[in-house]
Amino acid sequence: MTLLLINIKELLQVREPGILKVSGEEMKELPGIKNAWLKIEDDKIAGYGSMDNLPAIAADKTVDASGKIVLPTWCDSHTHIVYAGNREQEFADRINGLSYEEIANRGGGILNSAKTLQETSEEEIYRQSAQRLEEVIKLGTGAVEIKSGYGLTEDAELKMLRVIRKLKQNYDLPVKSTFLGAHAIPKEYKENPTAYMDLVVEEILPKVAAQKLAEYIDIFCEKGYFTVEDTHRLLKAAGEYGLRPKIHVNQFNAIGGVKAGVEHNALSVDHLEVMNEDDIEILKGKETMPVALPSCSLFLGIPYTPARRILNAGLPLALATDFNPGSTPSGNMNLVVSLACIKMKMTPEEAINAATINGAYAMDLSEAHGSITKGKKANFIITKEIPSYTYLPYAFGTNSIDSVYINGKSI
Ligand SMILES: N=CN[C@@H](CCC(=O)O)C(=O)O
Ligand SMILES: [Zn+2]
Repeated sequence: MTLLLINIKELLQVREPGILKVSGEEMKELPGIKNAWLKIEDDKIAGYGSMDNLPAIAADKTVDASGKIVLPTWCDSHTHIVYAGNREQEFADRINGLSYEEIANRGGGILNSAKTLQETSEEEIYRQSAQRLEEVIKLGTGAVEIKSGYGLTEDAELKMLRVIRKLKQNYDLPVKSTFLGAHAIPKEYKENPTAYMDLVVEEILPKVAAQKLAEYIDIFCEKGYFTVEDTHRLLKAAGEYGLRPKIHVNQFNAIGGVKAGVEHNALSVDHLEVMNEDDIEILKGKETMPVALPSCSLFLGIPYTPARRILNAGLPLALATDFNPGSTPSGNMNLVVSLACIKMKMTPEEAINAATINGAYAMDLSEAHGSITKGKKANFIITKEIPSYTYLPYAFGTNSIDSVYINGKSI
């Protein structure tokens, strides 16, 4: 099946093979072709160029994209899409003055979602999660990472990971799975958190690995959750099973999580709302991708990741949603890109790079995703008729998407 797009107002993020991420100054560049054509063969990008040099192509279907921009689908490298129920009551409690920490200390927060998930059947969790996944695909997401972490018992963590596996099997986009058993300390372990770490490291992790239920390991390295020592212990054990770290660090406090992640060759360190100079220094020249989650900052009213300090230091940066029931009940990458520009002072070029090629890197997918490159998967967005790509973040909250293609098929 050959699909041909013609008269594309601008084909964005066109890159040579072999570019797996962009950093610092490079992020200011967003290469593209104005008045372009794009050829798709089955599920792959087969060619592109200027309409001035359109070769004779025998296409099965031709789409006229006059006035529209075509860009790779968003790569959302940090989500908790698999959960049960919601936490609207905590939202109202926060409006009435309670903080996220106060709610968590009263047994709300992650523990609240864990209780609901433990009491919900695997089928029902799948149903609710699949609905969310379909919603974000329509919003332009073409690759996604999903974490466990609302189970917090062996049974419930494995149940969550099986739901992620079923989503992988039933949907066409790449889905990466992360084991986040160390997301919060359950009530019954409050006086003995080490015993919970023993359970995660010695009991649950070996089963996750044996059943091949996860590619990555995560931990919430934060005051009141898990320590830097817990982080080293878990990442070392998970590394022995081949699980690479993608970890929650520096959301509320800088306690050394970035350094711990880098020491274990983390694929990404995520959140980073609170960054000291050492955290930035330690990331220089490393393979670890810093990931910012601006929708979480918006929803909780916490600081935004200091993107300018990170980029001005020559580092790369990826953007993701953090879609979860507590801190970010939104999986909209378009909003993330807008917030990155409006609140983090990233340029539209930097934000689009961060949400495509760098997001793909943060899931180990940038060989086949994240840019318009010959041989890569044909996962792309066709916008509505818009004046320029800057309009995407500028018109925040507006749905500028006309259609989304995954593996060459319109969804
Ligand atoms: N910070 C840790 N985990 C999630 C929030 C989880 C929740 O509140 O349910 C996050 O990334 O924001
Ligand atoms: Zn998260």
